[in-house]
Formats: sequence, structure tokens, C-alpha cells
Amino acid sequence: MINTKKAIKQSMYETVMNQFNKTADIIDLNPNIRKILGITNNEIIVHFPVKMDNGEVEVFTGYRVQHNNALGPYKGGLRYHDTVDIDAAKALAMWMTWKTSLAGLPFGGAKGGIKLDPRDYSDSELERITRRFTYALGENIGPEHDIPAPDVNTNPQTMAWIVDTYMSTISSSERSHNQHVVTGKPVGAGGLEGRDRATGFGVYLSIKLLLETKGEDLKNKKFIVQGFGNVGYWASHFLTKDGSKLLAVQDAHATLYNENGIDTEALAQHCEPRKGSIKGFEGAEEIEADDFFGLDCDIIVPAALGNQITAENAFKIKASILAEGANGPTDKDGEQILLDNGVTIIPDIFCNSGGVIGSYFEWLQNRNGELWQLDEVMAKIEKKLKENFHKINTEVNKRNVDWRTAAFILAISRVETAYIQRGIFP
Ligand SMILES: NC(=O)C1=CN([C@@H]2O[C@H](COP(=O)(O)OP(=O)(O)OC[C@H]3O[C@@H](n4cnc5c(N)ncnc54)[C@H](OP(=O)(O)O)[C@@H]3O)[C@@H](O)[C@H]2O)C=CC1
Ligand SMILES: O=C(O)CCC(=O)C(=O)O
Repeated sequence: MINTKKAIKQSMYETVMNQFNKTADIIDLNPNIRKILGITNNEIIVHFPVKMDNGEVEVFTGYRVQHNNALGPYKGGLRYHDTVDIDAAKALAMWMTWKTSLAGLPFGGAKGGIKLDPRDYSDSELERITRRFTYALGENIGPEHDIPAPDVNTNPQTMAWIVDTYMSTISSSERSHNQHVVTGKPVGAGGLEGRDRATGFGVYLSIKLLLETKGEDLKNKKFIVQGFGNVGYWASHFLTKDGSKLLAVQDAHATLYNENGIDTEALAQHCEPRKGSIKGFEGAEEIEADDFFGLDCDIIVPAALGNQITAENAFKIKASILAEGANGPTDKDGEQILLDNGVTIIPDIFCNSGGVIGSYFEWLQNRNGELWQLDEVMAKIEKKLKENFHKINTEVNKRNVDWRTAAFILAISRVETAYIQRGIFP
């Protein structure tokens, strides 16, 4: 049992290493492969100057960590946030390796970003920052080498600036077939119909499939969402469409509650002109941030940052399902409390994998010079997610383990098999 009074905050890197080491022990991972997977392949840190609107020059620090590419090119998002540093990028890159492996994709894992708060900059400053970051990364990214995508505070516009800048660095004959250097682009610039909603759709589907195994459905289920950006909004959209009630939402600026249910679409409309914040929405009352996780509900969807559920608040949780839309929202001690209390955790590497699965289809679409319709794309994403869900469910039942342990066993075993089949390690 965890002593909640002595809660020590773990870093995301500690969290992911803990998950890796626990699984490596369970599957008796080949010791040589354990050495390789326990460390990142490349950690790129760039400092680059950008001229601000007022004429002053500011120097930014950007990161790209490439954890592993045994299964294919490095893949993972770029985050613009104050909390971005080398440890966060390492942790998030490692999770990407497990996520793409579990999803059955031909990709490895990477993650990166810039340490900044985008609210401090104008759109034209953000464009210049993104373009200079792309130049600074140079050949460290590429359509068959390392393929970024959106994450916290980046979006299709950010990806469009990256692809445009990348194109200007390669020869004109190569430009026509290098659009897949990033995914999550705007649809008009090589993006995929449905990539915008892919992650939130996956979060919704994973909850629906889990409930089905218990003979239940989403009708009248009460849920709360932390983070109302791309993932939080789309997950809420699909959950409410299937009859669930959005009871509370939290972002970095406010915590909103309405016992009769918050109107998801009205809240999204409220956020639009304010660049995302839910604060000031009239369809709900504002409550204390610390009361959020303890609200009486069936499902919690963390869809913001890492390490939000810890020994300090896990014991308050009344929900029976925690669906990890965010990467690494639950630390080791928080997780133990939830498992002891019978909460089912749908782990991030499966729960939010709809996004990277959508990205894979965008990459294929660009690579093959095709254009797919929304319904085709959503059907492809749904099929892949369902197959993966059933694989994890089988592992859960076979080994009598929790969902994260089952997911990690499948993910790490696939990478191990790839190394062994190549004949490198006996
Ligand atoms: N986009 C994608 O396709 C994928 C995203 N993810 C993960 O999902 C999570 C959310 O990403 P995404 O939706 O893209 O990001 P967005 O930038 O679109 O949204 C982030 C949301 O989190 C909120 N937030 C930030 N800090 C806090 C905080 N301290 N407390 C509460 N809320 C906070 C933001 O609020 P505010 O606006 O007030 O800052 C905003 O509502 C991340 O963990 C990301 O790694 C995982 C897989 C794919
Ligand atoms: O779409 C992608 O390539 C990756 C998205 C991402 O960063 C994630 O799944 O955490």
C-alpha cells in the first residue's frame, strides 16, 4: 500500500523506465536487448535564434529524442510547452516506441518540442520559431527517417510550416514525394481526413470496447475530462454522441462542473476565439481545481499533461475507468492506488494510439499518392484499434494482469522479436 502522506513526485522518465523495467522482468527480456531499449538512440538539442515582432532576438531550445527504430522510422509528436525538457522528451519518445509497436505499425518512437508557452508569442512569431526549429533539426527529420506530428500546443498549421520549410531544404525533384516528412498536416496540404479526430475517437472506442467486455454500454455514463484540446474535445464529442454525460472539464485555467451535463459543442465554440481556454463558459459553474479528480463519475479521461494522477490524489478517485488520453498521466504510486481500488486503467499506449494510427494512414496516403475519404479512414482506424484491443484483452485474461502490463508485454515483445529475427542476438 502507498503512504499517501509521503507522496514524492516522480518524473515522466522515472515513470516510463519503471514500466519498462517491470515488463522486462516479467518477460525475461534478452539482457542485450534490454540494454538497447533502456536507453535512447539519439538525443538532439538545438539552440536557435529568432527575431521577435519587436526586433529583439530570442534564443530558443528545441529537442528531438529518437528512442528506437528497430521496427521502422522514428515517429512521434512535437510539443510546445514550458515543461518541455530533455527528460520529458526522452520519456515521451520511449512511450512512442511502445505505442507504435503495440499498434502493429512499421514505426519506431521519437518525441520532441520547444520549451516555450505559445501564448507569449504572436502567430507570425510562432511561424518563424517553427521554421527556424525545422532548419535547426536539418537532416535529423525526414519522411523515411523521423516523422514528427502534432502534440500539445502544436496543430495542423504547425505541421504545414514544417513541411513547407523542409521542402525548401531539399532539391526540387524530391519535393513532390516528401510530403510525408510530417503527419497531422491540414487536409489541403497533404493531411488526412480524420487525423484531427483520430486520437479522441480512439479514446472513446477503447472505453466503449472495455465496457462491452463487462456487458455495459456508454448510455448515461458520467465522465470528466482533463484538457479540452484536440484529444479532450474529440473524446468528449464521441462519448456524448453515444449517450454519456460530460460532468466536468479542467484545463490549465479553470475547472468547470455541471451536474446536468456540459454541452460539449457549446464549450468547444466558447474555446475557439480564446485559443482554447474553457474559462468563462456560462454553461457550467467554476469549482476548485483540487476537487476535480474526486468527482462522482464513472469514467475519467486525462487528456492534458503527464503525472497528473499521483499518490496525492489517486485515493480520491471514484470512477471505475481511467482512460489515458494523455501520455503518462498516471505515475507509479498513483497507479498502485488505483489498481488496489479496482479501477481499470486503459493505458496511454493503447488508449491514445488512434492518433498515430491515423498518422500512419496519412504517411501511406502521401507515400502512395492517394486521397482517402473520411469514412474509409475512420473504418481503417476502427478496425486496427479493435484488433489491438482484442490482443490486449486476450493477454490480460491469459496472464491475469492489468491492462498496462498486458500492453507493455505485447509492445516490448514485438521489438525483442524484431532484434532476434535479425539475428543480432541469440
Ligand atoms: N494530439 C494528438 O494526436 C495526441 C495527443 N496525445 C496526448 O494527449 C494530451 C493532450 O494533447 P492535445 O489534445 O493534442 O493537446 P492540446 O494542446 O490540443 O490541448 C491540451 C489541453 O491540456 C490542457 N492543459 C495544459 N496544462 C494543463 C494543466 N496543468 N491542467 C489541466 N489542463 C491542462 C490545455 O489547457 P490550456 O488551453 O488552458 O493550456 C488544453 O486544454 C497530451 O498528453 C498528448 O501527448 C496523445 C496521442 C496523440
Ligand atoms: O501521430 C503521431 O505520429 C504521434 C502522435 C503523438 O505524439 C502521440 O501519439 O503521443
